[in-house]
Amino acid sequence: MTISIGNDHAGTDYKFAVIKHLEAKGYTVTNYGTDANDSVDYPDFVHPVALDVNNKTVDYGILICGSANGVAITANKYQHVRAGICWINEITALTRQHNDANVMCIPARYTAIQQVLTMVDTFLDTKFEGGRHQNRVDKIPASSC
Ligand SMILES: O=C(CO)[C@H](O)[C@H](O)[C@H](O)COP(=O)(O)O
Repeated sequence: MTISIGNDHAGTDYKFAVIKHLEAKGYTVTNYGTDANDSVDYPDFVHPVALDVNNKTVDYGILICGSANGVAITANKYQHVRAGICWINEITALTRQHNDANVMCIPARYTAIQQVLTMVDTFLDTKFEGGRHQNRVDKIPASSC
């Protein structure tokens, strides 16, 4: 399974912990940065991840910033991206079970790192339930507005 990951300065430390966790489990991770703690603009690090997911170059994306709002708003601009904000494990499971999310957005300033690693495992290990949820997911793409 292949994953692209990106973050702004609020998510750098967590990003490295997530990469270490994933690579230890055998995942292939593409890191688009930022790798520093200097203030940056989150869209610059969301777009390459969202493009990979949108184009099915990777299986999933992981985006980390302070609140997760900015990275989620940006990633969801891509037609084939379904980015969900994951702040507790149960919500993380539901983003996969009900929404078939292909990008998880992590609020680094409002979560603990062990909680984040648990959520990452949950996100990648949980399957989409389909059925009634597929009907709803199929209706997400906006008309050409
Ligand atoms: O969602 C965000 C941006 O809309 C993130 O929380 C950013 O990490 C946050 O806005 C960064 O704030 P800062 O005061 O510039 O560190």
